[in-house]
Amino acid sequence: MKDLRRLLALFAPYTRWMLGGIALTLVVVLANIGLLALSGWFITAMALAGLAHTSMDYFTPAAGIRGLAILRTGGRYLERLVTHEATLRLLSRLRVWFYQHLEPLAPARLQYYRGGDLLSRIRADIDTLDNFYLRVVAPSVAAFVGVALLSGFMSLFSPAVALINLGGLAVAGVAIPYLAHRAGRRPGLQAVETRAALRSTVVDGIQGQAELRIYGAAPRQIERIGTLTDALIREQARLSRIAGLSAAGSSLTTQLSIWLALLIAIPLVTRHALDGPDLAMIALFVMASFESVSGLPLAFQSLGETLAAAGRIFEIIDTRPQVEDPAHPAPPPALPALHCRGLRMRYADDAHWALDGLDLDLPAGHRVALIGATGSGKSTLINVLMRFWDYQQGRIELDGRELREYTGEDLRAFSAVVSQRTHLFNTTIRANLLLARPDAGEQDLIAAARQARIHDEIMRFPDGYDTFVGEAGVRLSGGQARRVAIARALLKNTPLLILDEPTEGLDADAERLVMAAIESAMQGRSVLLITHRPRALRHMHEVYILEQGRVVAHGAPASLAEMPAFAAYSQLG
Ligand SMILES: Nc1ncnc2c1ncn2[C@@H]1O[C@H](COP(=O)(O)OP(=O)(O)OP(=O)(O)O)[C@@H](O)[C@H]1O
Repeated sequence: MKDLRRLLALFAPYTRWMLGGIALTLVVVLANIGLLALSGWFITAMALAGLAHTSMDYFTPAAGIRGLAILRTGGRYLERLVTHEATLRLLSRLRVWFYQHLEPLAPARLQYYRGGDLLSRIRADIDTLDNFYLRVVAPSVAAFVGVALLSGFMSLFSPAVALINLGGLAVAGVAIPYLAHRAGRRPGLQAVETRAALRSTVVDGIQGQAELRIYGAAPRQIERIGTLTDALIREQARLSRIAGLSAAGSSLTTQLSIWLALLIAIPLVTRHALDGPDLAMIALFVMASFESVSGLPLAFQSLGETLAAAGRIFEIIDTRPQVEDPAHPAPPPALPALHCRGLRMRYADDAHWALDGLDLDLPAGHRVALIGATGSGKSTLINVLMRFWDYQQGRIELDGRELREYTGEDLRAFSAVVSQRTHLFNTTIRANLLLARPDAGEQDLIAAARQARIHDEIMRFPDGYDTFVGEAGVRLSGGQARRVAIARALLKNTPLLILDEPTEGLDADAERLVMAAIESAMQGRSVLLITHRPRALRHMHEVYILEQGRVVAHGAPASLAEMPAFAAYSQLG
């Protein structure tokens, strides 16, 4: 119920569109029923008039029939137009709303979700939510109002028939759909989950194709996909069986209701309490009235799927970001001077301290390197500085204020990060660069690329800056991709530059080129560099050696050169 209320609240801005759609649905249903009933009445009345050799006014009913036919067709057209417009508007709002909630959760809260699972929530679950209006709300409201109007009209002729009809409509529109919903709940839930699992497995399989082939695990992955597909087909078959049975039940109820109505109405005609043409009208009216509840079985069934999807969506929406912005943020920082005192951070309450009393000073314009064994907390420090994760104890001061006083956005606007995993989007080099500064001109792009030592190579591509880099930049070499990332960071032109093992995984030539790019990028900025490469340390003012989240030594590179730890950690790469 709570999820239902929340769903309705989400749709509130489109109430007018939705009410318009419902009103039109109702008009179409009523016009259809009216058309059938009036036609039945008209044909019978004409026949009886012919038999009795009496005259009758056939203009009015003929005009009525024509009017209802036009109303039905025009109404259907408008109904489709309005309901689809409402649906599309809703859909785009839901996607944006979901993404806006998703973004602050990255990366801390999202690391436990699989990529395919998130994709599935964004796409399939939102689509399913969208059904809520088209398949659940609109048909239910239209049925409710429609049945009330129809029963009122019918009781003018025969309250008993109206009652029978109401009973039949309740069975076909409520009892059968309810039973079908009960029966379809579990397979409905399972189908949503299996579909999500299938999507994650397929996405994983595509992304990890190379590994699956190298380790000969592709057949197992295929088998997993096969098993999930079979499960999905079984669940869908169960849902279809339930849908089929409920359709058959509804149809049986319709026929029985017509029989019962006739059983009651025929004696009324013999007793002259009802006209002959009215009998035909009543029979057709009863038959057609079931159209008003025809959407309900699907509505009940969709309700299960919609609620399951809503549950999955709300689960993410209700997750609080790991780091929240302060209620009254300080103005953005200006001076890139950073000081950490007794900094402690762990990823979970029961995890060990990834940073365990870290002290570090990065004066404005200085270059500081961090070295240390794997797992010593170097990347964690960056996660904390970027406000992706919060720290539990100690202080971080930036430009004289505690880091927590700034908004995450201001902090990220103040710094650029280049890491070995910097993502390039599957678009052109130009678009990848412009990500950092959408309003940058051609000359800015070229200047940044030149400084990152990549311009000449870009110009050698046939399409220059308009070269497509492929998925995650696969069409560039590792060194080229890294230099495009550095150019992007340069274009952002921030006072603080953070480099997380920017030359990791590159061969000596590529490393040399990337280092040249980095040297030029470091000019005039505060720099925090994580590296194992001794070559990079030459340009640093100070080197910090980390062990288990703590600084064990720091000083100018030359002063540390004799330390065994320095030699060990600066040559690991
Ligand atoms: N996202 C995370 N969730 C939970 N624990 C994490 C996460 N990232 C890192 N850790 C843990 O925190 C500790 C420090 O990891 P961190 O990545 O900061 O080390 P690092 O010095 O950067 O290592 P490397 O040189 O291998 O990159 C490790 O014990 C690691 O397992």
